[in-house]
Amino acid sequence: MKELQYLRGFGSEFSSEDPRCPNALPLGQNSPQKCPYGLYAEQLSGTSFTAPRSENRRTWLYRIRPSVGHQPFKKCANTGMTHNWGEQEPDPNQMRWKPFDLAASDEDFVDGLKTVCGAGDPKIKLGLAIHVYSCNSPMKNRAFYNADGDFLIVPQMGTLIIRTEFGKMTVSPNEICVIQQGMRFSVAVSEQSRGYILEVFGRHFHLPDLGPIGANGLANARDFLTPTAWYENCENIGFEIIGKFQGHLFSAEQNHSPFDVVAWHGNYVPYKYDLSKFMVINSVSFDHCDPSIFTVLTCPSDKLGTAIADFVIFPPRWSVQEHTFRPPYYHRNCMSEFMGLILGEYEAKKGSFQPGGATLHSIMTPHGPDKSCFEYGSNEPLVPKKVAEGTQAFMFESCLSLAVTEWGAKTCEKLDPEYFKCWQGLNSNFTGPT
Ligand SMILES: O=C(O)Cc1cc(O)ccc1O
Ligand SMILES: [Fe+2]
Repeated sequence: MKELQYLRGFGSEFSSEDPRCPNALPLGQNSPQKCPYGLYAEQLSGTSFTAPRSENRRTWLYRIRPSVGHQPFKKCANTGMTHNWGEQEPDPNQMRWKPFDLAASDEDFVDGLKTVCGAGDPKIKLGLAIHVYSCNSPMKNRAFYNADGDFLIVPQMGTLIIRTEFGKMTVSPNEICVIQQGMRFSVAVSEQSRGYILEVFGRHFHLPDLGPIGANGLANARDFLTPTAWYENCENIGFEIIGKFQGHLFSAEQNHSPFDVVAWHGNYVPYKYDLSKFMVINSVSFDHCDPSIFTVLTCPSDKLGTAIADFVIFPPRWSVQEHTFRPPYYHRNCMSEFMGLILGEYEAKKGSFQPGGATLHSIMTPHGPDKSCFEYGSNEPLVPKKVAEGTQAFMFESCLSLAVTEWGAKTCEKLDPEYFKCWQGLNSNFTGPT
């Protein structure tokens, strides 16, 4: 495939034209009486019209046919995606999943979506869902959109080749992408592919504030890449639009490709980010910093400093702290911590937590280094050391209390009943009076 072109920036006002149609973007206004090349103008609003300017997101699409030219939506079978959080009894235990299965038969990205856990309700625009996907074949004349919220997609295996209304992007393991509410997309794969999805129902993802860090650092805005306009003009082909609406899937037929946007401008766009570009900040004196220093993107709640969901990574970095237990500390948190592993191993649980698997440490459920990590971290020579080389673990952290679905607890058959054992044998080392 020809090298794809991208636009750089985060939350910027972009504009893009397919080079086959120069000057397709109307100048000086959004809705001319007649658009260049006979295109239709269509606005995609990602925030309310009246959202403050700093939050306001919308894009104008100039397309061959308006999106509304489709047959009625009909409910179709859910793939294993659900927002029914009452399927299982609540369970506060630490949970660890072995790597989720790869697609066995011909499955595309939509067929292979399964919900592991979540909370809240897209009907009231509050909450999140964590899904996994596995697929081995491309979506054929099928496009998907999510009316409920935004997808942050974390591939763990296999490159996703994604067509969107805005253009094309490829997303490989150690890259992530965000496809926001309403944006139509289609995923092609040419190999076994697996990954994780964080769906948020409320607001969009932001870059975290940097406070005293200053104007630069963590994920820099210029490293986010947005596709450039690309269209196909396919008529009479039979195209299926699958919409996720209030947690259910609906299907509508239309006789043309939805990827017919010739030009667009705006600040409501899909984007991707290469996790190796993350500029890591950490302690250079002593103690283990809270993992919020590794926040790539945050979806804020209305409570200051408290996220509906943070996307946090544990990237390769130098560890230099003196007189310090360097691995993660033992912890009970008022937030939920769902972790996944893209590459290699995670320092607090070497060996037992595998790429393509996951852990969930629920609100106030104790967790932390396993016994061997504790022994190692308590005795290792505290020389400057590269840690987490060739690895990439991540965390979806949320202020919501997450419920595990029936698929996550039972059907997937990956929940590991032995997990608690990794903390047994953390015996008393107490040297004080008995
Ligand atoms: O391993 C975890 O559970 C995540 C985590 C990492 C860290 O560096 C500090 C606290 C924490 O909960
Ligand atoms: Fe924690």
